Amino acid sequence: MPAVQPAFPRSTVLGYPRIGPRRELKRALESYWEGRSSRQELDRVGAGLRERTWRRLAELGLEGLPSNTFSLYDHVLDTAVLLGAVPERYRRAEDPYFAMARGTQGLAPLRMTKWFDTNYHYIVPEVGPETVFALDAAKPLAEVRQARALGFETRPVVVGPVTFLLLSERGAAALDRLDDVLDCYAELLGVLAAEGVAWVQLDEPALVADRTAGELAAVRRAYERLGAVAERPGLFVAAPYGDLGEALPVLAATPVEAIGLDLVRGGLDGLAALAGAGSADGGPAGERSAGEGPAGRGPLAGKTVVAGVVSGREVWRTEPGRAAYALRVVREHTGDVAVSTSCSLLHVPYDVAAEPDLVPELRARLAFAEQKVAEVVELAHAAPSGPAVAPEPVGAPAPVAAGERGPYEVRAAAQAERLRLPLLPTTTIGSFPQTGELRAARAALAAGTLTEAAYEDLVRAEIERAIRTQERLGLDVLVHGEPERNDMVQYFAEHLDGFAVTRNGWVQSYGSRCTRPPILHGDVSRPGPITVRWARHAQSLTDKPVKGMLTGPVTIVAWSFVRADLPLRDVVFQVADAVREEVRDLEAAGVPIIQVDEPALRELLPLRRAGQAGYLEWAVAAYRRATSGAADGTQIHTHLCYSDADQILAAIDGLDADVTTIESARSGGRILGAVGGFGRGLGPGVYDIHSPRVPGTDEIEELLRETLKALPAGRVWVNPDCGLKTRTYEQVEAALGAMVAGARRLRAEPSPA
Ligand SMILES: CN1c2c(nc(N)[nH]c2=O)NC[C@@H]1CNc1ccc(C(=O)N[C@@H](CCC(=O)N[C@@H](CCC(=O)N[C@@H](CCC(=O)O)C(=O)O)C(=O)O)C(=O)O)cc1
Ligand SMILES: N[C@@H](CCS)C(=O)O
Ligand SMILES: [Zn+2]
Repeated sequence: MPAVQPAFPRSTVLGYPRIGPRRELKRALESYWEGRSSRQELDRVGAGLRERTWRRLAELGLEGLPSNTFSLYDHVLDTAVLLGAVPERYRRAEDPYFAMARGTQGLAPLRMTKWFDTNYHYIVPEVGPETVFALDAAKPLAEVRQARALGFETRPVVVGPVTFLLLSERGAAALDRLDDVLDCYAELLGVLAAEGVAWVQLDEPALVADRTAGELAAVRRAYERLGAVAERPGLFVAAPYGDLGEALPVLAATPVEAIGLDLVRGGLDGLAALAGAGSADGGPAGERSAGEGPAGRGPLAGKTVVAGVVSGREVWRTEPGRAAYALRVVREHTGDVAVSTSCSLLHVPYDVAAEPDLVPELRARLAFAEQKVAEVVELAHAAPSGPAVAPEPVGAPAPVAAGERGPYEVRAAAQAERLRLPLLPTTTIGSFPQTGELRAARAALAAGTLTEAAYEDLVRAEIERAIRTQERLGLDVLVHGEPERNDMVQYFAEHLDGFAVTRNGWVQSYGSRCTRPPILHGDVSRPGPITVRWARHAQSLTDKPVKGMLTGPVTIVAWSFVRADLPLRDVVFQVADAVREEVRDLEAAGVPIIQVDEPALRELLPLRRAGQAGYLEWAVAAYRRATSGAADGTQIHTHLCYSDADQILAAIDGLDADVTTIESARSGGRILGAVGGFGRGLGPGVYDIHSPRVPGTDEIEELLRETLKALPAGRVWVNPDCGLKTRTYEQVEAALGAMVAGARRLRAEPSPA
């Protein structure tokens, strides 16, 4: 520590979007991966994006500029590289970083999964007893130096040691490597101090979930140890995405100089209790007037609370009364307060000004990243005040599930009679490659240079291509390929009342992949059928059954920015009713199988156990409301894609879908250990679609054998982990060819398994 630690800046953000306002990074990455441009060109684009960000943040008046929030793929993967946690098998790859992220033809990538309760995906580090940690600080140092050359002093942001280990493959068991990892962090602090860095931000979002006493002890040990480093920057530990709860007093008792609280998701009670506990000699904290905090006393003495009062998750303008109230309470309880966002702004688009098509009334209510920075700056300069907080919306009781469907056995018999499928039926998850031609055509349609009729001809031709490909490959249940959809959520939002969509509101989902989350701002209803004509067209091309393909209500809401004046549950039920109408129309059009995807069911699960059962109850009820109007002979499929499905398997079973297809291959088949009691048809994915790597038949056969050890053959479906939209036709044909061949080998055996 320097003799006098510079004060924490009055205003900051925990992180910023990095894909570029016009997805410049996406294009540079994909061009590099396809061999169309050099690594130098990619680095030049990255440097330009960082420069633009720092300049813009400074122009907007932000005092504390973060660095190392840029990433070429993922910030957790960057942290693994920082710590030297690169598994041996990737070290010989031409580009180890992208080999870990995306795999190579000979090497599967590291697992990828959801980042807390967001739609961002991180790469899961592998940390074993054999991992040799060794600091490689090149990236944060390069960013600090680049910013300094531009005239900006920055605060490097790094995933903290406890969160890094908890997010790794072995989870809490990896804390057995804490001391070794701390050696690297301690060294990093020394390197940054030598570079003249005043503050470092260590993100510890894992602390907003329930933690065991042992894990909290690890937190204490980590920050005692880092606090004791002789030459170091000020330590700012940020805890986005929820309430620190019992971790707050633990952190507060360590030497860290600043603590970042998410005051949008989290409450103020923990802070008040802590300040009260520390002011036993000075009377209750609430008796002090604003600005006269217990500086110099209690656990928060001498610390800065970085108050995350501007939401990094929503797109609504900050309600000034609510933020001012929170800031007033924080000021009452602590000596020093800075204003910030609740989490990184990674989850929101860049700029409302890039959305000329939005109606003025809606635009006026919105704040994207740039507007949020301006809000932080304004709140930091505003005089302390304390109007009342806006009341929480109060909802009606959740409508109960309409349980019209018969028992599973009755449905299964009716469906077997109608569909006459072979053992181990093969299918896909819905999307086929979204070709460059299709995407370009949609861009041209939006620009007015392609007619609706010409676009629809192209979609019909793509459906035919998908159907013919599946017939040729010998799949049993076909899909139309979803060529008419820009995205499985945005497409439905475009066809439902109550939503608006953006032109440039891109948000990174993983690597180079982005989505434009729709804005759900009013009551949701369905003006008319959405998918029926495409389903009809697809079925007209083949005698094989074609699945109708819908997105479920939880996922539509989870991947949208949602109005804040109604409880989430009520919004989801409105969407469920719209999906239910679409199911009814598909069924009336003779569609024999309808898939209603819920890949975001796990994502919305509250991070703390206390809220989980209540959430799952209404989320499952919403799904059943959407699907339970289907007749027994209509086969309902659902699809989920995340690696920790085993944690909510009972709820997935509760969806009561006849068939569930689920990610399994990328997560090392770990779902298989938990599915024994699963009551209906199940298709654990047999290959990872996120990687360009094509699996071989032997590999698929092996995975199927594993599946058949866990489930009776009569209930097993054969499918990839997820949809194929990010792949090329060449990759898809090879991979599905291997998949069908693998299934046929087992079918040919007298008794599979
Ligand atoms: C299944 N997943 C999804 C998630 N979230 C969603 N909202 N949707 C999902 O499907 N979360 C979990 C997983 C994994 N996530 C993703 C997320 C995103 C993609 C993906 O492939 N995204 C595309 C988006 C491109 C797009 O929508 N383009 C539009 C607009 C037209 C356009 O811009 N066209 C071209 C350029 C024009 C030209 O002349 O070439 C372009 O796309 O760049 C469209 O198609 O209409 C992406 O490329 O990032 C996959 C999995
Ligand atoms: N039906 C969708 C599900 C993705 S989670 C698809 O195949 O892309
Ligand atoms: Zn999926």
